[in-house]
Amino acid sequence: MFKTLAKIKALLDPRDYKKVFILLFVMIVTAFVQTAGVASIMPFLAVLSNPGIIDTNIWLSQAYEALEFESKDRFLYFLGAAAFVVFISGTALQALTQWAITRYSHLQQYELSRRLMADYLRRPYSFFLNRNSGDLAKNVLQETAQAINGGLMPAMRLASQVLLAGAIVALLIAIYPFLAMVVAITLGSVYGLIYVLARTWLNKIGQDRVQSNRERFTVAAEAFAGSKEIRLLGREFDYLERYRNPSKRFAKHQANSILLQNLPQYAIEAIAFGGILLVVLYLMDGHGGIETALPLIGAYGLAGRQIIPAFQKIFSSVAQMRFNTAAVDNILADLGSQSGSIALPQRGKQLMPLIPSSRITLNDITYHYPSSEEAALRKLSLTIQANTTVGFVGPSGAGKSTLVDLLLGLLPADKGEIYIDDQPLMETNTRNWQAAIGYVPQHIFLADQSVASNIALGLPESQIDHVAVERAARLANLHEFLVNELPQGYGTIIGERGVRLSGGQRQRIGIARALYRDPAVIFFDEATSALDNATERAVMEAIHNLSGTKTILLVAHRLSTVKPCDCIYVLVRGELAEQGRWDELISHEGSHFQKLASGLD
Ligand SMILES: Nc1ncnc2c1ncn2[C@@H]1O[C@H](COP(=O)(O)OP(=O)(O)OP(=O)(O)O)[C@@H](O)[C@H]1O
Repeated sequence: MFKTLAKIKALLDPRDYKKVFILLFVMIVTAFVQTAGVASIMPFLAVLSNPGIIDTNIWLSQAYEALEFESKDRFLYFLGAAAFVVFISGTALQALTQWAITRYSHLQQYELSRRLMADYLRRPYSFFLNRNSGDLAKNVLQETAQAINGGLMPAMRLASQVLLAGAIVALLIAIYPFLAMVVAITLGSVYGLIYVLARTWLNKIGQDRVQSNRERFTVAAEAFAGSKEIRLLGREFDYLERYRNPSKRFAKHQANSILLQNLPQYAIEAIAFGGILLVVLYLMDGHGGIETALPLIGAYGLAGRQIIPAFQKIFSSVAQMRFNTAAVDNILADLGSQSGSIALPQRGKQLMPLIPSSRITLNDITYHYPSSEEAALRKLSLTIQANTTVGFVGPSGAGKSTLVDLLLGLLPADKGEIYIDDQPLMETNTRNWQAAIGYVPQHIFLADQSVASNIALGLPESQIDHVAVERAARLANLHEFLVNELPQGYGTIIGERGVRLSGGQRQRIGIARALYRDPAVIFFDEATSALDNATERAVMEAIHNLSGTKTILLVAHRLSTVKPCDCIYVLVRGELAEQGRWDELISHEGSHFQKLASGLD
């Protein structure tokens, strides 16, 4: 249990510890006032059953005289009213504590999901290669809520109820030790026994809840991402079937944990009812009759009203925390392991771009993907002259995209260095290098926003430079289409995944996006493969027109794309096999390039 509490503490932002102490203080005051509410019924009932006690009991007689009461009846009314006020204050404080716990927990939920989201965004690119995006979104949006509602909230409730139950048991011990011990031991052992029997099972279903939630999210994300292929292959039932099992397990585990949390309540209510009858009979039997017994019965009745729900809440909180330990572990695993995290650029702060003025050099670069034994790039050395256009070609799997990812500063080389002029590319200047780059990937990601927002991706509407947007769109051969064919021109909203756009139009949005910042270095990773011949020619012409003023790196399947390049690099199985101009390479008998050109490689 203490281990679980330590894990829940680790979920909190240390700056919020102070608030936890304030909450604990409020809980202590509440427990004290609620216990006083229980105790306050005793003098009232004592005077009610035996008014003569005012003369014999030292406390009552002193109060009677100090407050200058004239009749015992008035004193009785006063005692009743005082008990009522103390009791109501306790209840009001309890409501306040609940409000504070709920509010604090929900704000922590927001804070935790924001922290996790920021942590994910800080991760190196290689992290995203090995993780399912549906799983990450689920952790940020749903599992943080589960960890807080099922971990932090019950932990707070546990603290408040342990304080309350402890204070009331202490009061009962002060009034009648034997009976108090019987009540505490009976309640404690019933709940303790159920918990000991159920805890391993709770752990198991808690772990499977996290696992089944992951599975159902993955299946749902796949089903929607691949809706077209799934429809054509008629695999809808297979996906429904794959969804059915984990979501049923998930629902069952949630239900079972709630059922178990509430189960003892019914047994305890029966035991409590019988117990109160036994207490009444025990107290009436030879303990001084109704006058002595009535205040005790009253106090026990009121204490029971507080203590039974308190024990029940302690049990349900402990069970809930046990069930959700796996959810807390799941979040902590990602919050904790931040190796290789990068600093996020400060908002609004302009980075000084690291622009190559003479060359980009790769020196003996080797790279393995973490999940693979085979090197994707091996001892690669080459020099790209600044403000030239170069092409990378090679058979599928040769390492072209990997090389681009290394050059983009997204993947760190295992061995070797990349230099921008004479500056080695390091963690400290990668952001500056990236500020000098425009990148057009193979698959263009589109946001569900306007065309202009997509071109200036990620910028708030107010900060979009519409002149730069139009310039980029013109260069990408997109402007005419936008103004002539889209209803709101640049303001037209593109549906999710750009379903309203053709593959070529999507690709041109990607190209315009890369050109928006007017970068000094532009990467095209198979970026024109979705364009028809005429559009590709127009776009390539525009790109080649930029050469001489910008450094352009093209990865291409279609060799015609790289024909005008100043230098073409041929990669084969992660190594640089050949390099040179088109004419030199094509004329080289038996070269890889010749084989590629004739479609043999
Ligand atoms: N995320 C990854 N994890 C493990 N191995 C990978 C990963 N991505 C690529 N590889 C491997 O690295 C090698 C180079 O892949 P890369 O995508 O760079 O080739 P490519 O030349 O761009 O291929 P294509 O022309 O088909 O896009 C391949 O053997 C590939 O299987």
